Amino acid sequence: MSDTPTTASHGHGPFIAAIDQGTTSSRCIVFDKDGRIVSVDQKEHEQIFPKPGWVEHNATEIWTNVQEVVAGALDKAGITPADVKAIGITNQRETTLMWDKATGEPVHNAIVWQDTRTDALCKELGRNVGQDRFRRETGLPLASYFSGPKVRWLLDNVEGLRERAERGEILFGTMDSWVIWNLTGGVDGGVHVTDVTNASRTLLMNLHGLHWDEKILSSLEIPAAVLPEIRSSAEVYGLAKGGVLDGIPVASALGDQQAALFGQTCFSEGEAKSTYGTGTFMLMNTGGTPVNSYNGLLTTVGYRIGDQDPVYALEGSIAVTGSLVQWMRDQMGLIKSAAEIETLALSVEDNGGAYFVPAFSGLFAPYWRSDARGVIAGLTRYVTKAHIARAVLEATAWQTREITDAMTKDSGVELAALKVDGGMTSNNLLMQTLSDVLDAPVVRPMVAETTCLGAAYAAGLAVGFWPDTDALRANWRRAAEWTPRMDADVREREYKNWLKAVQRTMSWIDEED
Ligand SMILES: Nc1ncnc2c1ncn2[C@@H]1O[C@H](COP(=O)(O)OP(=O)(O)O)[C@@H](O)[C@H]1O
Ligand SMILES: O=P(O)(O)OC[C@H](O)CO
Repeated sequence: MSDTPTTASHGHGPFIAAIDQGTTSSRCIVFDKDGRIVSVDQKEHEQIFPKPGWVEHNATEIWTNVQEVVAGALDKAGITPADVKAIGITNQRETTLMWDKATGEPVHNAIVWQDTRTDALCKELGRNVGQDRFRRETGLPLASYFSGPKVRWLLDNVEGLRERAERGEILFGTMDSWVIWNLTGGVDGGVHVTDVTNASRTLLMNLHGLHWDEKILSSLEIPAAVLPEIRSSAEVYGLAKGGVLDGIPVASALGDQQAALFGQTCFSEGEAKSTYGTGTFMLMNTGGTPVNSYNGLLTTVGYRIGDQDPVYALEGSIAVTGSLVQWMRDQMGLIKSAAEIETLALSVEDNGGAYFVPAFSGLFAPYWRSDARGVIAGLTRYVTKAHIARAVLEATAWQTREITDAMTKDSGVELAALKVDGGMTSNNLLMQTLSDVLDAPVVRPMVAETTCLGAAYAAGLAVGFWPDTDALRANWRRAAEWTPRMDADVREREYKNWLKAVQRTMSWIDEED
C-alpha cells in the first residue's frame, strides 16, 4: 500500500467514506473528490476453524471493528462527520449470517465463503434438483462457495431456528446486509436490504428478473420471510442512526469484486479487471444482458446504478493465489515475507521444469472440481526452492490465462489489456509473467484500493457528489504497465505443460473420502 497514506493528507472536503468488510479485516477509507485517499483505518478479525474445511467469523466482533475503523478513519483524516456526504459499503461476498430481529444477536457465527461444510448437501441437491436448474436461473454452479446452501445448513442445524424463521423472527444477510442493518439503527428500525451484486452470489436470486427465485427457495426449503429486500448498488438505503456517522446517507453496496470492477472504471462492455489477493477474481463487463458461460465461468451482476438497467459480468474465481505465497512462508518456511518470493524466484532463470497447481480446496474456475488436490509436477533432482518459487508465481499467471481463455470463448471479446489490483500486484516479476502468459499488456492504477474506491464512487453517484461515470473515468490514472516479452513458442510449450500438471490434480478425493 505504498500509495496509501494512513494519516491526513487532505485538502478541503467534502468527502465520501467507504467501509470494506473483507475476509481477513474490515477497513474504512475516506476519499476526496478526485478519488484520492485521505485516510485509512483497518482492523483484522479472528478466523475461526471449528473443523477441517469449516471457516467462521464472529459477526458481533466484525460490527464492533467496523465502528472502530470508521471512527479511526475520520479521526486520521482530521474531519468531522459533517464533511462526509455519503457512506458506501463493500464486502466479502457469499459469507452468510442469520440473526434475531428483536435482539440483533447472531444465531450462529457467520459461515465464510471458503467453508466447505455444504459439499455433501450440494451433491444431494444436484442429484435431486439438477445442476442445470441452478445455473440457468442464477448463473452459478451448485457449489458450497455460495450462500443458499449455507442458509439451509443453519436452518437444519441450529435448534429451533427453522420455526423461528418461519414465524418471521429471523433475518438472513450477507455482510453488506448486516453492516447496513446495524448502521441504520439495528433493532431500532434498521433497514434489511442487500444489493443486486451480493444477491447474485446467494444461488437464490433469479438473474434475469433480479428477484428471489421462489422455486429455488422451495427446493432449498428456505422461508422467504428471512430474506432482505434486493435494491440497486447505488441509492440511499437509509440514514445512519447513532454512532459517529449519525445522519449520513448509507448510499451504496457492492460485493468486493464488483466494487473493484467499478473502482477500476470498467464501465464499457469488454473491459475487465483482475484482483490479486488471497484468491484472485477476474470480472469482465458484458453489458446489459447476462452472458451464459459454457466454459466454467460464473454469470453475475456487475452493478446497478439506481433505477438504470443492470450491468452484468462474467467472473473467473480462483481460490488460491496469494494464499499459496502465505503457505510458502508459514507452512514451508521457504521465505520470511511474501515479498521475498520475488527475490528467491529471480535468483533462477526459469522454473527448472517444475509446475505447482495449488488445488488446496479443489479447483474453482474453470473446472469446479472439489475432488482435485494440490500437485507439484515435473520434479527432478535439479529443482531447487528457487524453481518452486517461480512455479508458485507462474501458477497465478497460468490460472489467470485459463480464465481469460474462457472469457474470450464465452464473450467473443479478445482481451486488449488487463487492469489489475490487490496485494500481489506489488510483485513485478509476477506482473511481467502475467503479461507474458496472457500475451497482453497488464496495467495497474495509481489508487490500488479499488474495492473501497468502487464503493465510494457508487455512493457518491447516488448523492450527486459525482455527476456520472464519465467523471469517475477521468480520475483513473495509470501507475505501471507491463508488456509481453515471451516468445510465442515458449508460451505454447509452458501452457501445455501447465495444463498437463492440472490434469494430475483431478480425482484425488474419492467419493467415500
Ligand atoms: N510481493 C508479493 N508477492 C506475492 N504475493 C504477495 C506479495 N505481497 C502480498 N502478497 C500476497 O497478497 C495477499 C494480500 O493481498 P490483499 O489484496 O491484501 O488480500 P485480501 O484482500 O484477500 O486480504 C496475501 O495472500 C499475500 O501472500
Ligand atoms: O474479502 P476478499 O478480498 O478475500 O474477497 C472474497 C470474495 O468476495 C469471495 O467471493
